[in-house]
Amino acid sequence: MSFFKVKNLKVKVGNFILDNISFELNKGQILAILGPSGSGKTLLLESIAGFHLPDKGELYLENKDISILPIEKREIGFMFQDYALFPHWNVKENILSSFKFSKGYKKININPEEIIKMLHIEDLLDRYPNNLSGGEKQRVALARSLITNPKMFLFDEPMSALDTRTRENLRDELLSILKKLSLSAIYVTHDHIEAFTLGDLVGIIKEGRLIQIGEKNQIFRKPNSIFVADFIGIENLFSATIKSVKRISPELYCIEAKHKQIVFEIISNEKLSANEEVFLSIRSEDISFLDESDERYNNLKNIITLEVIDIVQVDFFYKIFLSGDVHLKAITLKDSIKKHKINIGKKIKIYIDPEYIHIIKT
Ligand SMILES: Nc1ncnc2c1ncn2[C@@H]1O[C@H](COP(=O)(O)OP(=O)(O)OP(=O)(O)O)[C@@H](O)[C@H]1O
Repeated sequence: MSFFKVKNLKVKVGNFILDNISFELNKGQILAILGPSGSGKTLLLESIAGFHLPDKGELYLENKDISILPIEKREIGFMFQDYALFPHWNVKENILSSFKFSKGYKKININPEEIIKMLHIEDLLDRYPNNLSGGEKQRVALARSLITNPKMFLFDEPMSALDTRTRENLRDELLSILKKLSLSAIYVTHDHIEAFTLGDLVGIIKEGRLIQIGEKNQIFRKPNSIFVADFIGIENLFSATIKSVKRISPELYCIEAKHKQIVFEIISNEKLSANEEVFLSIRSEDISFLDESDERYNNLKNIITLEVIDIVQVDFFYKIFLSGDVHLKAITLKDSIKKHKINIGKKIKIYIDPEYIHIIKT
């Protein structure tokens, strides 16, 4: 039985409608919600927290129907981008203030000192919010919410105002705290890297509808639409026509799909028929480079020769822009650039594993 369940939720706020939202979370699981601006992410969290009552559908927390419970009775903690610390209270007073506003919550069984230590804010207790950095304010806000011992936690882009380094540090700490306390959480973000780092499950919302939700690996590997593929940062997306479909096991097919002059071999569980128009998605990290002399893959399909048209460094990686019958972007490391003598203008062989090409039906 799931720990938290949303069943056919419909909520109308002004002219905006969240509709047909259903998902389940197990205890300790984190769901990351991704979606463009204005797609209804905040309204979904606000509806779960109790700021808007459903027009249809139900919410269950530990099998209890909380759909129409007032906010303070739901035992759900939340933390939004706006830290909302009380400016005239010091850090300690701010943290303890949450006890005043959480009378409906269970007796505290998290030790406040432990939370303060976990969040490394022991030395800030006498300071006032005005004298804290953005990251420190978020730590205090998190401590203040955590010590009320909520059953579940909602985060609405809590890191978006922070610089990259602080955000990454806080994100890692947050993940370890949530896992340590076995807290279920829903985390809204624009950032697909953040979503895949934090989420056990990832959900994508568009125009008030949850268009895909699942285990993060499933979403990562098998986006169900061009919109999702694009939104989760898949850079290689192009059209193709199915040429042949051969069943190779009860659930798997070996499929040939043609894009311009290139025929890709794909292993997939999608049911398709010849002449169907589809999109192919390939993650840039799934493209391998081969040397001219490399004979290991000689009898395999999916070896293509393309021209390197640009090389761009991104953090520790290099993005290689490839052009020919298909335009692809590959991600690789400095070592591989050296090993394969990759430079602009060079024609290079690449290989893509048939299992790493994903077919998106149109
Ligand atoms: N209280 C409200 N009354 C009326 N309309 C609202 C209200 N709150 C939000 N909306 C509208 O509902 C839509 C969804 O808003 P929401 O804040 O949930 O989007 P979001 O996905 O969180 O966007 P962002 O990423 O920009 O924060 C928007 O068109 C917004 O203008």
